[in-house]
Amino acid sequence: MTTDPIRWAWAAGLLLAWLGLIALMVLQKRRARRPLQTPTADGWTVVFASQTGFAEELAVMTAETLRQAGKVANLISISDVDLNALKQARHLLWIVSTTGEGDAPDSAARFVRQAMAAPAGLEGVSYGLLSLGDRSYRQYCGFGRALDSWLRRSGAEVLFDPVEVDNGDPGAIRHWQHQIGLLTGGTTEPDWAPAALDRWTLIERRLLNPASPGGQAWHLAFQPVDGTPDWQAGDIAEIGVPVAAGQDQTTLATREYSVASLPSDGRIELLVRLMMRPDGTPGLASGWLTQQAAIGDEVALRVRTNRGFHGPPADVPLILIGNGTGLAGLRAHLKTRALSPNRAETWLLFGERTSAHDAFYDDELTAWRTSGILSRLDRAYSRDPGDGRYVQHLVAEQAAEIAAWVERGAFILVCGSLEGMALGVNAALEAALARERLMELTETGRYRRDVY
Ligand SMILES: Cc1cc2nc3c(=O)[nH]c(=O)nc-3n(C[C@H](O)[C@H](O)[C@H](O)COP(=O)(O)O)c2cc1C
Repeated sequence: MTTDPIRWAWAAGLLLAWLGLIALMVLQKRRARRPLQTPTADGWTVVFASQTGFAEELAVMTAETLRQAGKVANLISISDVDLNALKQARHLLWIVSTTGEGDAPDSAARFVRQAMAAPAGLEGVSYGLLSLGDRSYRQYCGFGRALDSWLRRSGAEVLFDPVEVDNGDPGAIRHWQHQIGLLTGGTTEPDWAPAALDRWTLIERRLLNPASPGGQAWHLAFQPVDGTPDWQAGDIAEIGVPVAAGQDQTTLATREYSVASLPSDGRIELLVRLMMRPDGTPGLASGWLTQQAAIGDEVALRVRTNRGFHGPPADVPLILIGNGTGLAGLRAHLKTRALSPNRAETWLLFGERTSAHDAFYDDELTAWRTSGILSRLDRAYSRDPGDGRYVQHLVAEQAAEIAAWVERGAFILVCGSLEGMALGVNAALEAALARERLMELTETGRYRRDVY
């Protein structure tokens, strides 16, 4: 038996998380029996469409998480949703499964027939979507995808990209919990599906932007203790961050970061922004990673597949767009292209604050541009006198050229902040390519995002 206190702490933490999960589920089962309400104009409406009960269970936990964060959250079955009330709802969270051969659950039959027959006027409504499915079926997440398409065509605004859960994948469920946490201002409640984390060692930490007018951005590197797992560009590192859980006890809360390196590097590299809370204290994970953890410390980490942000084959043209720490995920894609002799043209559009302090990985990007791995490199610096542009302005300026790349079959990958960048980039791409065309690229997997 191990005497290693860190392992014991992890084991105790995991056990606590499980107990918490069970308690939460018992509590929620009780609450689920409350009568269903119709959507409300304020607060959140959690709609579920479930055949065998899993989507409903996750909907109950989602509503409970929102309530614990002080939000008003209504839970409603899709069978009880009235389209007019839906139009009044401000924020919708959908949790739906697919059954049969790509079909909607039975409880959604009326909604599909009546509401989804044509686009509805859902302008002003924002939504998030969790789709349950199983990749062994031909129409993976068929209903979730049909619902997403209908919501977009109805003018609803997506809060974050749909999360798809393959056969109950715990990593995807934690990703959904993470997104809900971002909406509610961060939750430290135990993971619904605790991760089995691996042991890694923090081996390097470097501030990338000394004297920047923006928040500190740190380059971190971790080496595996028990052998390097496999992953791909676009995948996510989940990090177990110690949180105090009462007297002398710590548990782990997982946080997600885009991986900036490849297995062939033998290490996980991350680009982490130190987040500050309104009261001036550092964010839980970013504070711990950039200020508390010491070089040589063991860190609980695991790589999670993130299919929604994997790249195209190397011989397909690729446009990478991002800002700030979003360069992490884009860098892994660039590293992949660098290793592929048959690569097609590759273009990076990147935005940060100042050229003097925030040109992250400048040597590397410049070298890739010189060697032709990058066919084009365009950077915008919002605080540079004489520039003042954001990355979405680059997209707007290059609209015709981007449209030409897309005609040649290019994929577009976007990584970085949702509000500060991705919405603006989305609007600029819509203007460049036309709304219908961008939707078609989304639906065929040629426009992919990892935004937060
Ligand atoms: C009979 C049956 C048919 C299914 N068909 C599909 C399918 O076509 N596409 C898919 O992605 N998942 C399919 N699934 C997987 C379900 O979507 C998945 O198990 C989901 O977690 C069920 O959630 P629920 O309990 O809320 O209904 C099917 C499952 C069953 C039992």
